[in-house]
Amino acid sequence: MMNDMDRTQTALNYRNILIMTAVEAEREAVLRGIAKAASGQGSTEQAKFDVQLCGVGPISAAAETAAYLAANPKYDLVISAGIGGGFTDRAEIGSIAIADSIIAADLGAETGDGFSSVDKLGFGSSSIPVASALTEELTKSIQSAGWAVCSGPILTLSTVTGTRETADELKRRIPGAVAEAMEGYGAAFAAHRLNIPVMEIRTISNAIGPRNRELWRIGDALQALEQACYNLAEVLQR
Ligand SMILES: O=C(O)c1cccc(C(=O)CC[C@H]2O[C@@H](n3cnc4c(=O)[nH]cnc43)[C@H](O)[C@@H]2O)c1
Repeated sequence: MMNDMDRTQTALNYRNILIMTAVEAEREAVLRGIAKAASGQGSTEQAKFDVQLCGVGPISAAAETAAYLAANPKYDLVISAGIGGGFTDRAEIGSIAIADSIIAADLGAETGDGFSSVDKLGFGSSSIPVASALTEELTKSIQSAGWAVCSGPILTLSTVTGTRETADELKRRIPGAVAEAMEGYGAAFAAHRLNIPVMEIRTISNAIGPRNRELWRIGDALQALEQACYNLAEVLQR
């Protein structure tokens, strides 16, 4: 008979994991976290991670992820990881956000009555589900390590939000949204299309809203990304 612990472990049994980051600094932070976890492991049955670049934006992310998966059909999990913007009072700068769903927040039509998503228009789904057991375990593991972490919808947009009005409108349209970035839905769509489970991890470099480059904390976000990937590798090596 399987107990709850066995069931969770089975749900976490990913062995070939593809992580897509937009830029090299993110890729290096992810690799540092994985290497740190590997150095503390004695296990012989380790998960294998490939960390690849997908460029900036959902189109590049989808094309690069699809091309990579077509050439390497061995992956059982795809993760979009990198820095992102956090919604005020939900995901603070330097904290970690894990998607409980991945949302194409600007995929739809502007109408006289406001934004209509592709779901409303009847052209598909703007939401991709995530590997929920791993998402929960990772969130718990990061929390136990003493880092600020939250879970909720993470939005993908082609245009970085730059006003308070747009930030408020996104919060209103997608209840519980915690963060935004530009690649998650693209990478996830390519994997989901092949029935490969997906996740998104964003570490917060800036607050979503009025543009102010001086308030950006990319170094803090990259450190948080390293920590999140350390915990990810630990959870998957258990
Ligand atoms: O010049 C600006 O004002 C500006 C503001 C936010 C982001 C950018 C970028 O070029 C970063 C794109 C890159 O980083 C991720 N990212 C980071 N923060 C955000 C955000 O608040 N909204 C969306 N994406 C963000 C994104 O995934 C890209 O990879 C420039």
